[in-house]
Amino acid sequence: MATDSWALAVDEQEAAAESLSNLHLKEEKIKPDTNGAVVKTSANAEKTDEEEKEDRAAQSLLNKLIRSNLVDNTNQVEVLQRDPNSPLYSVKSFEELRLKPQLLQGVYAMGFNRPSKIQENALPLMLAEPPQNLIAQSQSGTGKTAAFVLAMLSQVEPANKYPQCLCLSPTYELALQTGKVIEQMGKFYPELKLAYAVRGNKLERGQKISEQIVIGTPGTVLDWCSKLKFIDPKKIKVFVLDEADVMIATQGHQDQSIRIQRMLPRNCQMLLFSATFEDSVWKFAQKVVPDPNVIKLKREEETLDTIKQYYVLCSSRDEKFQALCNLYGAITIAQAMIFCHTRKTASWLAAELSKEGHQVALLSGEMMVEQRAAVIERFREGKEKVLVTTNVCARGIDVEQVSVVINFDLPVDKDRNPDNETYLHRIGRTGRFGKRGLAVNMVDSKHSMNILNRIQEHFNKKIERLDTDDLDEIEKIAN
Ligand SMILES: Nc1ncnc2c1ncn2[C@@H]1O[C@H](COP(=O)(O)OP(=O)(O)OP(=O)(O)O)[C@@H](O)[C@H]1O
Repeated sequence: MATDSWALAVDEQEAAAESLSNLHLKEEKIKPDTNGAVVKTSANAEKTDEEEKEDRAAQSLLNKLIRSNLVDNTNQVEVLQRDPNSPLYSVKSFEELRLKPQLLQGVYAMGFNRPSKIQENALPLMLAEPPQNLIAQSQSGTGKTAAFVLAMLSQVEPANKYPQCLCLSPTYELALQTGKVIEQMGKFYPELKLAYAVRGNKLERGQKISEQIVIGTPGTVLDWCSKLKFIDPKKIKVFVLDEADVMIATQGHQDQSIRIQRMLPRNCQMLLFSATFEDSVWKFAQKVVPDPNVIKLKREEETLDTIKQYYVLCSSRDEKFQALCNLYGAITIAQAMIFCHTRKTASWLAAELSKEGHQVALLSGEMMVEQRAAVIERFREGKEKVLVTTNVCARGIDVEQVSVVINFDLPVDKDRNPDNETYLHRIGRTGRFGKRGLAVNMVDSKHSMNILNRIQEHFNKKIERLDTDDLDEIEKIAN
């Protein structure tokens, strides 16, 4: 149908625009650095930066902003030691690590009682004498940042007023988050200072910096180490490359990181962290970290086993909305997430639901990352009961207490094929909680029926039809 294809084209354009809107991160901001000086920074000023990197950096930042706890993971940690004959240590307590008292105090002040899964193995390796190199991969939230911050703080000599630890981050915002962890964990070291090597943080030429830890983006760090000579790279004892997977999405960052690494002394400890481990990350990691020990923690898999899945046949957007109202009228829904394909549909739906008296939060692509984090935070706290969002915006966000997920539009990729991975991520649960969930898919065209069928086939799981005009039937699904 002509109107259908026109509508599709509009939808696609909107979805593309949404994805592009993540470029908001590039906007110029004024922020103070830790010394109180004003730093003018355009987080990713290079207009040539790939969108992919923007997405990943924004997602990573969002995850950090909204996370309050360790992400649980029951998988086994895989450890590949550089020297397979040396004993493999793992620790169950922070005391076993024989940390300096003020560092142990810092760890406890953060509320950490025991090492996380990845920390159990990574910390003894990183704190060994002589310190060992490490490549570590585990999903976001499993304690990597805390681990390498602890490694840096245990090596730093606060009395020496020159940079001894260098940490590379893909963006200024991410660098700032790591900086906060360093400040918290290192708060019992009164002499310890941090410098941010980010674009816009202008120092006078010929100056040497006295801060013991420098954290920054690769381009500026490279300038500070070479052209501007603010840092003597030969005095660096610990080099950390964080978020390697986000980092490598930018060609420039890879080369710059490698050039920085080449300036460091041979006995400098090299550490690399990544949430994912594609081939490209692994190749890069091996270039930056010689003779590494490798630690991997597989992501906990999501499953559809504990989810009841339904679909509702509708003939228009208004009918989908009506079906949604019927659902709400018949069952008690504590908190729900509703996914739409475009921003426009999401705002329309949020407005309609508000008119019906629902407390609705809207997560939209035009929001800055910090605003998005605030919306998610409010929803988590239960201040709003419904979160309406688009796929692009909510990718990678976990809100564990949500038991009902509505696909107002089914997830499709840019070629309008089923996006199975997104479907699984939206409604899947990690099996171990055994939490039950309910997923309702709205189907309003032959095309979306076809998508639904293909999703069923892919997961080999039946999605039952639900008649939302039949209240008895709806009540049954809630039990
Ligand atoms: N041993 C621990 N005990 C309790 N909480 C911890 C521990 N280690 C880290 N955390 C907390 O868990 C959360 C996630 O930790 P962290 O930021 O170090 O993870 P990450 O793997 O670096 O995540 P990302 O990849 O997003 O940077 C943080 O809130 C952190 O304070």
